[in-house]
Amino acid sequence: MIFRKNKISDSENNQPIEARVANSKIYGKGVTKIYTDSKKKTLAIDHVNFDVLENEFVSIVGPSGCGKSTLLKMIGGLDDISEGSIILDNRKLDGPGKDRGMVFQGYSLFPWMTVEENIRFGLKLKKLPKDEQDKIIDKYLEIIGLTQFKKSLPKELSGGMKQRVAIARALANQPEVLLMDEPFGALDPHTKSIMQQLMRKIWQDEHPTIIFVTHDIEEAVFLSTRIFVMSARPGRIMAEIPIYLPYERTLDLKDTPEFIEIRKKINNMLHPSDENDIGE
Ligand SMILES: Nc1ncnc2c1ncn2[C@@H]1O[C@H](COP(=O)(O)OP(=O)(O)OP(=O)(O)O)[C@@H](O)[C@H]1O
Repeated sequence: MIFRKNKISDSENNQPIEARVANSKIYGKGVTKIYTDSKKKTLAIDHVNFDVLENEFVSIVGPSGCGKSTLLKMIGGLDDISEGSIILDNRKLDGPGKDRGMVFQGYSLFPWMTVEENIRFGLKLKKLPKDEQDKIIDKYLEIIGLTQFKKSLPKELSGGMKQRVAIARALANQPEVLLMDEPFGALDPHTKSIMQQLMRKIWQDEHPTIIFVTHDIEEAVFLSTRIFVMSARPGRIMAEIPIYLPYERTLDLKDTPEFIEIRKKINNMLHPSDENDIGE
């Protein structure tokens, strides 16, 4: 796998979408979502173009209701696309597939299966030989630091631990793209910080292609190589911000002037009337 460290030059980033899609892992053209019920139509996503390169960590931020989850669900094939198309590895997406792993805010583990069995689930579906499954499980248990909880049931784990298992389960399947929707949204601030550090380390070591939805600007800046900033409904991508921060990131980066400047810049885009930057 070719890995480019924070790889999008400003000039590249300013190119029109047509010029950039050739390098894309996944891209969308004119992606639109209209929810229709008996009484009304809601234009949730309005002709969005985006592209994500292989090994990128892209976060999507934006005001509540701007369509972040809707866009991610369409990429995941969990929601129909009303207009436009999404292409992954030169293939037009139509419904869910093993090529996309998903991690949500809710802990979507099978409660009756142990940690090990949860991670094994997708590997069994792939019909990998048992010893290969074991190797992959041990590798990811080590990465998430839960080797000694291999035989535990989800109910015996804390929220952060459950989310680690969900991440391990998704990564073990080696998806082409990992889609994460507010995965740390339900965690307390301390656990959330620990998870952010773990997630960044996983990305630095394994460099999966990730699309990550969050309402937390600080989290997005800490984790990402690039951030898509969405406008209020109907959702459009109003800016793409490449994050030129050190590759090796630890939590103290959040206190540096460079980090704070990027966080403020995005905050001001989303909340132009804020006089003082008090976070979000
Ligand atoms: N199943 C649905 N039927 C009708 N409207 C929907 C449906 N799902 C989402 N919407 C609407 O689409 C818009 C985008 O919703 P979405 O959940 O994608 O936003 P979001 O940016 O993820 O919000 P949040 O940050 O609050 O989670 C909202 O106005 C929402 O009310």
